[in-house]
Amino acid sequence: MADVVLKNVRKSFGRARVIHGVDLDVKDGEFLVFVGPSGCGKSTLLRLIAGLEDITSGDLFIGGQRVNDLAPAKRGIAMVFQSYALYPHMSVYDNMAFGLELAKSSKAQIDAKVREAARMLQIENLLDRKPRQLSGGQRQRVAIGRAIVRDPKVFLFDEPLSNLDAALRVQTRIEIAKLHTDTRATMIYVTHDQVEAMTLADRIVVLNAGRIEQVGTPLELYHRPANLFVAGFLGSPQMNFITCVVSHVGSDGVQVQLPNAGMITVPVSSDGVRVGETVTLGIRPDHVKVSAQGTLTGRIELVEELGENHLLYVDFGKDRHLTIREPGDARHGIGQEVSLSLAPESCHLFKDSGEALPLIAPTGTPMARSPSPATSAA
Ligand SMILES: Nc1ncnc2c1ncn2[C@@H]1O[C@H](COP(=O)(O)OP(=O)(O)OP(=O)(O)O)[C@@H](O)[C@H]1O
Repeated sequence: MADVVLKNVRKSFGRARVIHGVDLDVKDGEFLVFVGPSGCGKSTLLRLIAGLEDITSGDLFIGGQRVNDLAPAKRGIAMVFQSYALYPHMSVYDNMAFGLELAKSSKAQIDAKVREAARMLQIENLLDRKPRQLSGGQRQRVAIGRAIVRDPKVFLFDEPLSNLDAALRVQTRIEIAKLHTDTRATMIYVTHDQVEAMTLADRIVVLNAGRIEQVGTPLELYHRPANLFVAGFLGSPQMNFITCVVSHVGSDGVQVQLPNAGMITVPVSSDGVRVGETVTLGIRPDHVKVSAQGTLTGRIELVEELGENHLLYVDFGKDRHLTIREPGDARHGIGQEVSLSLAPESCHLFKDSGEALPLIAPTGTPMARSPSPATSAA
């Protein structure tokens, strides 16, 4: 087990700069997940840690040792890929044993480790099969088993569930969570899938164009996004954004004038905010309610019935839209005029720069939206 520390890590491919000075402190035993839009550098960062790409500048430490110049095999890491990367001509047993044979472990040691990993992953009955005789989920378990037998200090996962169907994804996700609980190994995991990120991570790192936007626990990022990017990236359906103008600032928060509608006072710090300034109000679809006396009126354009809940798409004039999530037993139809209330304590305000205004804690002191800079502990 080991911590992983990145200090001002940069990566360029030729003249293209891809990672722009990342500082990150992954704690021993932590499950850290990288998320971000396609091309933001998630896999590159993982491959830099694995040693599959050279670091252009900066320092990488694993378990306190600077490993910039250490070969991948010597870093004490094991990587699990989306494509499984199994040897097709070898049995499951041999695939799992291969790394240990290269490391010249004894036959007895190899056998014990392979059987223990197979037991953990419930693939003991598949040890004699070839990869082509396995389902996708079984192949991925073999790939994970191959990583386990090496007893790595750090597991690296690059979208390991992407090739699996929905049911298998859930099942394998649960197995990875169990593996983390059982081994308490440090794990760094790249995914596109928000549910995987939210359910597996101790902390999530949101990346954008080769930079860290925010690091925090899943709930911290969801409830207290540091900026517009993180607010818009996490959560499905996406957070609603409404451009509005500051009409008053006070100790109880910042009052804004909603377009074509009433005022709302959001309990955030008014430091550095001026009356007349344009800001963006953000509110998640779960926090907008159809009510008799709302702040905003609009017309339902579309209803999507999802069973347990449904989504209303509301037009509130000049091509402005809000998404609302309602319980599945609520009855609203297309074309209906509705009045909407926005819970002020669930609203976020973002300055022109995109930065979130800090919430005011009940005592009246501002609470940072971003709980931790990239390098601090959660
Ligand atoms: N070997 C390479 N040579 C040149 N550019 C590369 C190379 N590998 C990655 N890149 C570029 O680096 C950037 C980051 O790529 P990376 O694969 O890390 O992104 P990602 O966030 O993992 O994307 P995705 O979610 O689509 O897998 C992209 O612009 C990509 O084109």
